[in-house]
Amino acid sequence: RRPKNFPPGPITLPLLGNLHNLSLDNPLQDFERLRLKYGNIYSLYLGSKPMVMLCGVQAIKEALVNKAVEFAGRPQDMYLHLIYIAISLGVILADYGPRWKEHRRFALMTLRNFGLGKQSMEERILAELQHTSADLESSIGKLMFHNASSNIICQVLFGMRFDYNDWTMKEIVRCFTENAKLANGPWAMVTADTFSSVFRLQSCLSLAGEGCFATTYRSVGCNGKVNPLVHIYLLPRSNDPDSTFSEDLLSMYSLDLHFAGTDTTSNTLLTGFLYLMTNPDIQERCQAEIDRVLEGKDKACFEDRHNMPYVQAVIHEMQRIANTVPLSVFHNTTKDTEVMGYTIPKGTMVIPNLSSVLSEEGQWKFPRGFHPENFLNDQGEFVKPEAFMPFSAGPRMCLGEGLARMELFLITVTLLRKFKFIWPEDAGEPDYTPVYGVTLTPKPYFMKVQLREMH
Ligand code: HEM
Repeated sequence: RRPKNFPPGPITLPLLGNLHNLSLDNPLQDFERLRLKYGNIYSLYLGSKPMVMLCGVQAIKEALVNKAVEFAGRPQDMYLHLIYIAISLGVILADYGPRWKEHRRFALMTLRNFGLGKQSMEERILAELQHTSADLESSIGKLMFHNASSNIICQVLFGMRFDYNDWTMKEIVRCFTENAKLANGPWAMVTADTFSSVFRLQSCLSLAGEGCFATTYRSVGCNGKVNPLVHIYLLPRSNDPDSTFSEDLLSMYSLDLHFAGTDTTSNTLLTGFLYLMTNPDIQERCQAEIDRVLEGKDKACFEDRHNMPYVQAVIHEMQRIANTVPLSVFHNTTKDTEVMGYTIPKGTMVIPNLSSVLSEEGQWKFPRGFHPENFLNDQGEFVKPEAFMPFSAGPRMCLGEGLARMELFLITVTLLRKFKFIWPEDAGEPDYTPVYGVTLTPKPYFMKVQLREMH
């Protein structure tokens, strides 16, 4: 039975709750169907666990921004925690409290001190792009965006990059992509107590790999010789009795940032380049703007974005259509609260449905399809509508936004300047349907790459 004044939702079955209402492959369409039936706030039972879904800008802002602390928790009883207790020790899945606060501050400081907002991060990204370009020129671009994003964050975390053929890194990136597909499925949303044995089996298969790479993180990531984080931050704190840091936590923290910084940016680029290939007119218009603004310069810098309104609009539209983290990361209420007139008890899981905002009717000139005009005003200037929320909102909002935006800009501009990306004639009709997971990924596709004449 739903608690008093709880958001409405479909009838529940014993044991299953509403699991039978959700498709195992891609529940996003089911969530949309339920939104149309019950409105922008509704509830579901995942097994025995109640969950509230928030859709649309208004509901999400009211909860995550206006009632920031009330909605800043993370559920601690999902199957991931059962399998891998250390998972809540990082940043992403840590519950609201002093440890999360210290780690989040630490992460923001790490990114800032290792170059975000300074030229050094741009230089790292551009240097990594030379490897990506070399790969493209020799036609071995498989997984190139994952490799590039992984190496950019690895340089911050470990002070080093990995060769694209490095076995350890290939395995880690493979585990990231596989786990990202499992972790937000309906089965994975259910509490640990309901069907724990099924989850244990399912997750052990995929998380066995993760176990290996926790060890790798300890040896690569926390090795004082290569890891600047250890020297600069961990050692000075080791004598502070109030600090929540330890070497184990640092390896979880590195894993979190590495995962968050790899599978997100790369999937956005994969989707973006799919649309650029199949919309050659949009690609050419970007190239014309890039050629004009970069004339006489050997490389792009992040500041150039202010002179490239069309490219900016295209990159934001890439993010909107890619809908890379469709259900955000799940939140939890930290106290009894209210939203949109409904009562939500403390400890309820809350899902901010970012997907619903990125295609919300009334918020976008063109909610469907690929239209950079969503981010341009009548004068052709770049504008960012309130509903552009791919990084979520409030205190748990993505802390890598600055790095992600810099990567998306520099990678897109540098590659479009050098190459023309063509949908191969024999590739048939493009399939834009994404593969569901914590992150959405386009189905694998071929791209034809031609060197452009430099202007
Ligand atoms: C296009 C790229 C990216 C997208 C779309 C994205 C999106 C998101 C979203 C939706 C969340 C959940 C926010 C919430 O719970 O309300 C999140 C959290 C997070 N992201 Fe990102 N992200 C991206 C890139 C990155 C990068 C490059 C990093 C690493 C530097 C990163 C690190 C994190 C971390 C650590 C969190 C957890 C924050 C917390 O719980 O306090 N993300 N991201």
